[in-house]
Amino acid sequence: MIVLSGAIGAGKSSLATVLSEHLGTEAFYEQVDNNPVLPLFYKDPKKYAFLLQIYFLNKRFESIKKAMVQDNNVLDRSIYEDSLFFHMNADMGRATPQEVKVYDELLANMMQELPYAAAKKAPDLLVHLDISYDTMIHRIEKRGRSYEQPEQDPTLPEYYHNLLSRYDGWYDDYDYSPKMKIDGDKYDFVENPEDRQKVLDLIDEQLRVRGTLD
Ligand SMILES: Nc1ncnc2c1ncn2[C@@H]1O[C@H](COP(=O)(O)OP(=O)(O)O)[C@@H](O)[C@H]1O
Ligand SMILES: Nc1nc2c(ncn2[C@H]2C[C@H](O)[C@@H](COP(=O)(O)O)O2)c(=O)[nH]1
Repeated sequence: MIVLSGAIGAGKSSLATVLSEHLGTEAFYEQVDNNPVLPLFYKDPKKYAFLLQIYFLNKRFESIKKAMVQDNNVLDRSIYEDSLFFHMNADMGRATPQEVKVYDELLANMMQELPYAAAKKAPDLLVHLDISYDTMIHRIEKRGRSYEQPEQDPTLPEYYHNLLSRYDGWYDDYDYSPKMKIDGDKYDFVENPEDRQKVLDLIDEQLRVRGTLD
């Protein structure tokens, strides 16, 4: 299983499609457009942060169980990032210490129950898409989900800055599996075929080293 990571708008869903088509495997996408809690969270984060987190945790777990049946299936966000989001929101006063404790224990408990935990314990490879703040905002605007737009809410730029700065430490500390970083500012794997091929070559190289690609 290949797991993608990166901030909002980094290109995870786009790369999941490109990579799974290239490998002939299946992509598993985060529940976003059909997520009933996400718009509520952006409207009232304090009220909905915990509910949203439980919603994502449940859906993510479901995706992991489906994805793990075949080598090189692609997940468009790792379960490990959910905790980054929630702890940041908690530090912003949007979740209580009791909610954080319940979430952390539930996550740990669920991770122990993953069937692959017995054999592999983690993804085969984490591919992290690294982007700057300017790229993040540009992509969020390009995609156009209304509740994510900075002009909808003056606190969003700070939220996005905080998120990006936490991602640096998160990637450095990540040690559940082999990992690699792709420069998401540099490579336009959506519109530019040459960039797409370069990114696919970089990932193939890592998969060959790890023995999950011939
Ligand atoms: N490397 C890239 N170069 C140019 N545009 C991109 C790139 N990655 C994503 N995009 C565009 O940015 C927007 C957000 O991409 P998406 O894949 O939905 O990000 P994520 O799943 O990480 O939130 C989309 O409009 C997509 O077409
Ligand atoms: N509070 C949280 N928000 C989350 C989490 N996972 C995703 N999200 C939000 C961020 C975006 O608005 C949207 C989809 O993310 P993409 O990066 O795929 O665009 O959902 C989370 O765990 N907590």
